[in-house]
This record gives sequence, structure tokens and C-alpha cells, in this order.
Amino acid sequence: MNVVVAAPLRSEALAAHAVGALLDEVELTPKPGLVDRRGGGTHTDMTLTLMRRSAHALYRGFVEMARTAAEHLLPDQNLRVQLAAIGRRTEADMYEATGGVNTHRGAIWALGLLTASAALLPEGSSAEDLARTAGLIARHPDPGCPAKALLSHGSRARAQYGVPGARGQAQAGFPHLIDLALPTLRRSRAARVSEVCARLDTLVALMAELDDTCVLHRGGVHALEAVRDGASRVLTVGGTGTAAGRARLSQLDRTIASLGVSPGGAADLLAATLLLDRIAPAGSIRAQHVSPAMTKEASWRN
Ligand SMILES: CC(C)(COP(=O)(O)OP(=O)(O)OC[C@H]1O[C@@H](n2cnc3c(N)ncnc32)[C@H](O[C@H]2O[C@H](COP(=O)(O)OP(=O)(O)OP(=O)(O)O)[C@@H](O)[C@H]2O)[C@@H]1O)[C@@H](O)C(=O)NCCC(=O)NCCS
Ligand SMILES: Nc1ncnc2[nH]cnc12
Repeated sequence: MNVVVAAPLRSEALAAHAVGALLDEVELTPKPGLVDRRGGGTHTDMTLTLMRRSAHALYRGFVEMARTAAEHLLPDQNLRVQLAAIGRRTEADMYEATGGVNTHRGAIWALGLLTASAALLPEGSSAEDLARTAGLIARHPDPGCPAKALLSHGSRARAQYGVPGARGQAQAGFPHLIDLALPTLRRSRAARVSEVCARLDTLVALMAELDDTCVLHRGGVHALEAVRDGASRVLTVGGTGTAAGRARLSQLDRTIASLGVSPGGAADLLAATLLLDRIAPAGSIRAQHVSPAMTKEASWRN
């Protein structure tokens, strides 16, 4: 049964799910190269405590994004402008909480867009509809984007290697979430591996397919190929729920440590997957099954 929650409370519930998904991601262990319960991975400036503090600091921004979207009704240019302003304020909250470390910039982007689209659509909407609507919002231009944004690691990697990066992923409606990560999470669960292994399989599936600008920025194409190849090798022997898969995950951990890279984009998309899993459970309704009477704004969802 879907419980309809009043808009302000729903915004807070969505924000709590977004923060919960970020915490679930960071606590997941062992994650190659990333911050987890073992330590900072290949990051010299991040710790588990810092990542937890960062996740909590984003709550206010996610509430604001959800409230703004709920009041707005349409995924239009105006909403994009408002979300970008809130997104930049939320980045400032992150930097304040972390003493200037970029812990969750990509996550603010991905989970912010998904939180906003969940607030915009009827409760119980499917993951596909949430991701597609997030993509509609992301495709509008961002006139407030400062010139210095072109100097970000992601922008440089996109220009140098011609990959779509975090922006392209969102604008395409998060295909890696819908076609890869969420199906992997649910398939692994159905195979009755532990929840930790199901989440690790999801991370590894993302690492095997993503053009992660974090990896490209630090290690170039050679490192990206090594990461993707090592991750595929975990999956080809049945994933992290098998002894062979676990051995290959350890090998991937060593490879990534020796390359000194970090799959930060895959980590963000794992958190986004866990958010969708929380707010759009398997079997949730698709747009074509939503009565137009449920919302005046049904047309843009079809
Ligand atoms: C559109 C924006 C995402 C800006 O994008 P851009 O590419 O210009 O900027 P980046 O700052 O590089 O952010 C992209 C981050 O997204 C993650 N990511 C990477 N590849 C992908 C991918 N293929 N798909 C999805 N997501 C991806 C990744 O984030 C994680 O890594 C961060 C650490 O990165 P970095 O600073 O490079 O770290 P280190 O390697 O550790 O640095 P050194 O130690 O080497 O110095 C970490 O934060 C993770 O989150 C990419 O980094 C968007 O941010 C934007 O426009 N924002 C403006 C506000 C806005 O519109 N908000 C919308 C509100 S809903
Ligand atoms: N666990 C993690 N480690 C490093 N960077 C990240 N970005 C998002 N999650 C991360």
C-alpha cells in the first residue's frame, strides 16, 4: 500500500532517504579505492568520519530541493535554475563540513536531481520515471554556472577524453542506474547473496561500465581500462558472493591501490541506486499506469 505523505513531510522523508543512501554507500566495505570502514582508500584527504559528516550536512539542501520541486509542478527551466542555486549552496555546506574537501559533489548532483524528481512525481512512481524526469531537469541549461566550473576535474576529463561524465549521465536519464545498477542489485538479492554482496556487486557492475571521470582525471585511459577490466573479472565468476569473485575483488583492490585512482563516480551512482531502491521499490507504478487525474501535469511524463 502506498501511503500519501503531506508535501513538507514528504520533502523531509525524501531528504532523509538521500542521506541514508549516502551513509549506506560509505559504510559498505570493502570498496576498492574508496573510503570505507577500512580507511580512506586512495584518498589522503578523506576519512569515514568526514564522509559521514559530509552526508549529514547535505540534508538541508536535499529538503530544499524537494520542497522547491514539489511547489513547482513542472521539470522546466525555472526549476533547473532554482535547483542549481540550491545545489551550489549545498556544495558550500559540504565544503564547510569537510574543511574544503570535495567528498560528495557528484552525489549532490545525482541524488539532488532524483530527490527533486521524486518530489515532483506522484508518490510510488517507478525508478524509470524518476530517472527520466531527473534527466529532463538536467537537460535545461544552467545559466548560473560559474566560469571556474570549466576547470573542474570532470570538465577537464570530458574535454580531454570526450566522455559524457556526470552531466551526460544525468541528461540521458541515468541509463547506468536503470539498465545496469538497479537490476544488478535486485538480481543479486534474488540469488540470495548477502545484502553486502548485493551492494558490492552493484558497485562492481558500475565500475565495469562507467566512464568515471574521477578515474580518468587521476589515471587516464590506461587506469580506466584496468578498473573496468578488473571489475568485469569479478562479475564473470559470479560476483562477490562467490569465493572466486571475492578473490578477484581483492585483486581489483590491489590494482586500484597501485594505480592510485578512485572510482568516485561509481560510488555516487551506487548511492543513487540505493536511493531509488528506497523510494521506488520493485513493482512501483510506471507513468502509463498513473491516471492523468492524479496530476494536472501528466503530459510531460509520457
Ligand atoms: C554537473 C556537475 C556534476 C558538475 O560536473 P563536472 O563534471 O563539471 O564536475 P566535477 O566536480 O568533476 O563533478 C563530477 C563528479 O561526478 C562524479 N562522476 C564522475 N564520473 C561520473 C559519471 N560517469 N557518472 C556519474 N557521476 C560521475 C564524481 O564525483 C565523485 O568524485 C568526487 C571527487 O572528485 P574529485 O574532486 O575529482 O576527486 P579526487 O580525485 O579525489 O581529487 P584529487 O584528490 O585528485 O584532487 C566526489 O565528490 C564524488 O562525488 C565527479 O567528481 C554538477 O556538480 C553541477 O553542475 N553542479 C552545479 C550545481 C547544480 O546544478 N546542482 C544541481 C542540483 S540538483
Ligand atoms: N566512499 C567514497 N570514497 C571516495 N569518494 C567518494 N565519493 C562518494 N563516495 C565516496
